Amino acid sequence: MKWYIQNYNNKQKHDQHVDSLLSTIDEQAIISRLISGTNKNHHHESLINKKIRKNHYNYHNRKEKRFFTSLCIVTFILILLILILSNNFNVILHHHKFIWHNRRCNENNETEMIHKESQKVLPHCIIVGVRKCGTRALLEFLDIHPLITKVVNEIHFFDDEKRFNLGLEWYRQQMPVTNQSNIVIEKTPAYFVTESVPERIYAMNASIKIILIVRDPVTRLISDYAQLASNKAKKVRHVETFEEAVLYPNGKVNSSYKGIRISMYAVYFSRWIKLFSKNQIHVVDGDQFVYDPLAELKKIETFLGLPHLIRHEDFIYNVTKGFYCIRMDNNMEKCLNKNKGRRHPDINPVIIKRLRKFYEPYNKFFFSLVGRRFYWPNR
Ligand SMILES: Nc1ncnc2c1ncn2[C@@H]1O[C@H](COP(=O)(O)OS(=O)(=O)O)[C@@H](OP(=O)(O)O)[C@H]1O
Repeated sequence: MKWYIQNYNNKQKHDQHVDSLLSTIDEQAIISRLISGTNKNHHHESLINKKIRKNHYNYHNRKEKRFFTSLCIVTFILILLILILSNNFNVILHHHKFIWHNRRCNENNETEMIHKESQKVLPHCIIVGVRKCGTRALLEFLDIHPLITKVVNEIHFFDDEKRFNLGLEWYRQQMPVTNQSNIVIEKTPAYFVTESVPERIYAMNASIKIILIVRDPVTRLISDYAQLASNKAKKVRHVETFEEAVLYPNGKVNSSYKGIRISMYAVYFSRWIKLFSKNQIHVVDGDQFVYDPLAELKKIETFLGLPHLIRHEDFIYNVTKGFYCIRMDNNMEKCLNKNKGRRHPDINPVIIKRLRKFYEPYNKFFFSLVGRRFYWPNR
């Protein structure tokens, strides 16, 4: 390479010299004299020879330049091939979030930017509940968005005294490493019903965005019961029937049963709106979300001020499960695990009717607080 550059420089200098010589004579005159056979001037003859040699020399020079360019292209292609074959490049290529980030910062040193911007930050948005209304599916589906980063586990920071006493720095440490332009979303459904939580979240960030997903309160209650019954059965503990759990022996609804209370959305929601403005809280229709997740996700993208990047092609409907799953890069589906979408026990329609009647006033109150109604059956 060194030899090549030196040679190349010498040729450049030589070229310039010949050019300056030629510029001192009238080339046209020499050539016409040569044709007419009158040119006996040796000096001119030698200049013409030089000109011919120069042309010959330029021809070779051009050839070498072409060879040099081809060499560069071949080297570049070889390097590219090595990178493609190495695992690292594959990871980068297929990691759409990385690619999205790269597209956004096409100035400066991109790698340096990613390094600088990657850190743990407190969440910008929290899915606070409601338990058994689709909080996990919602978080997983939102994470498809290249500008959203999910917190994988439920952190239970604001509802668990021990954890809360560990302080905000501990909470921040539980967050995933992400680049600063991403929106970090945590979900812990217990936050919605725990009295101390709204105030604690408000103290951390008064302008934080809150997402609440709700579904028909009776279906939610049955789902809640199915989960508790399944957990008890695994531990070989006595499992009370649904009727025993939700009704007193006299047939009245047992409003002290936790499952019954959690479905009284208005009771808890009123605590949240005392602190947070309504445009800070987005309420997702959990029943709609099962049938048409994209429509609900688009509303959330708007709520979070994000571009609409979650697409119809990101989902596959799994007939066996009866739910949408995420379509992966390799066209395989990623569904939620077995404990989501459990088979619900058959419930006596008389009990269902009683429960619907019980929830009717709570639902009405909830609709008035949210400023929108949900089409939950009331009989
Ligand atoms: N896509 C998809 N896949 C699976 N499950 C889905 C989905 N969308 C909504 N759901 C509903 O989510 C219900 C579980 O709610 P959560 O995730 O909030 O439960 S938990 O509180 O975190 O335990 C779960 O309740 P069950 O059907 O009673 O199991 C589902 O009805």
